[in-house]
Amino acid sequence: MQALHFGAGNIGRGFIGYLLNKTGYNLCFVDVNEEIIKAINDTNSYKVELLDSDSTQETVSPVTALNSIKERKKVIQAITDADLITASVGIENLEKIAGIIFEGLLKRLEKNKTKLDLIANENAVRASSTLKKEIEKKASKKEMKQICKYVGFPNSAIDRLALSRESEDGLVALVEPFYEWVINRSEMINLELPEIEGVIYVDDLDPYINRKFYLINMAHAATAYIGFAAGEETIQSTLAEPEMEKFIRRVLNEVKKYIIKDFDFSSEDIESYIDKTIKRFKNENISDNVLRVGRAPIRKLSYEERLIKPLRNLFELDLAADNLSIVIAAAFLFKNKDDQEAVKLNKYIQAKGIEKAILKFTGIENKELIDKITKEYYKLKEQSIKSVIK
Ligand SMILES: NC(=O)c1ccc[n+]([C@@H]2O[C@H](COP(=O)([O-])OP(=O)(O)OC[C@H]3O[C@@H](n4cnc5c(N)ncnc54)[C@H](O)[C@@H]3O)[C@@H](O)[C@H]2O)c1
Ligand SMILES: O=P(O)(O)OC[C@@H](O)[C@@H](O)[C@H](O)[C@H](O)CO
Repeated sequence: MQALHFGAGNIGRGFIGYLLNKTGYNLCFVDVNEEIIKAINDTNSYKVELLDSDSTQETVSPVTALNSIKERKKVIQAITDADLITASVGIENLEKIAGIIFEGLLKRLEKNKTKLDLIANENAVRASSTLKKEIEKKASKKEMKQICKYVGFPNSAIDRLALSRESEDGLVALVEPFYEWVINRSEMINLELPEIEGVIYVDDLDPYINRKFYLINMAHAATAYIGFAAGEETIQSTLAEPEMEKFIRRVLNEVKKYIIKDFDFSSEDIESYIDKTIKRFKNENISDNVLRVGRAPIRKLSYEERLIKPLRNLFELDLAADNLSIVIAAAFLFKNKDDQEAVKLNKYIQAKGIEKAILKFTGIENKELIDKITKEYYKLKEQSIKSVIK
């Protein structure tokens, strides 16, 4: 069995590639980072280290890697031969891989009319559907009809803290012991392959992806932005401060209300999910920088994303979101000169002011909500974070 995975980054190597290899796939990565590609091809393997007290290491082998720019023809050939295609390149990069995948699928349909699933594993709701839409933009109606006959785009939810570390053995993928990869079986087109080891197959993905994205990723971003405002370097050092942990729990307790209402979870289930989440974030074997977790603030502040959708939903339900509003204000104060989105956001605020920035980047038009975030933004600028969150 051949699997082709786009994105040999932290999640690609530490989570998706790791489980595909365990399931027995011959795995080929596609990336644009020549350093990672070379490191994989030099040994046809890579290392994964568990973020537990023993730092258990495993070698994933055999694996190969292709460069989608320099080895376009080989990637297209690999698409024609693959039994399964997965991706984790970042939601913003799906449009960039859609062209080569489209070309590969057309070639495949000329001679290989076997069914194929294509799963985009990103932090987003319905990422595989997004990839499908990107492919659709490039295809004629006839081509897309043909693609849909043979290619499925099942959506998924992925959860595992994954980082990397340089070592004398090359780039080691660092992963926490916990993981959850949920795939919507009802959207799959090829049910003949063996189940992927460790994957939970469901017929309704909505509860899983909403709980993961709007609780875990929301709280993670909240910790990063509040931690950054407090001058903390990592998620772990932020949550080591009892006031910070209490605040993040208050934010989670606001957001959980609509998750329980919309997705029929019991409040006990969600409470233990929250406890487990905070415990995972505080894992003392991890040092996760607030700059990584807060990365791409423009994406994270957009209309359907982890911070803004919960705020809109709570507002519609007439439920309090005072703590979440502080988090959103803090996101507008996030700075990192190496993060293009943080730089762009800051430049915009300087040129046009915070109110226009809220309108532009969050898509929120409600004056009451804009005023609330604006008020918290000025408070954060004038007072210490600890006095704002107390
Ligand atoms: N790291 C985590 O803890 C974690 C956990 C769950 C979900 N995710 C999600 O998984 C996805 C990947 O995250 P990550 O942390 O692995 O990021 P990463 O930056 O470590 O990896 C992304 C990889 O994709 C590659 N890439 C980018 N554009 C590409 C293109 N056009 N063609 C081929 N390859 C391309 C990059 O070179 C990089 O190697 C994101 O959507 C992220 O939100 C991450
Ligand atoms: O990858 P992002 O930028 O969407 O979000 C940053 C982190 O919250 C994220 O990578 C988590 O580590 C991950 O989603 C945990 O499963």
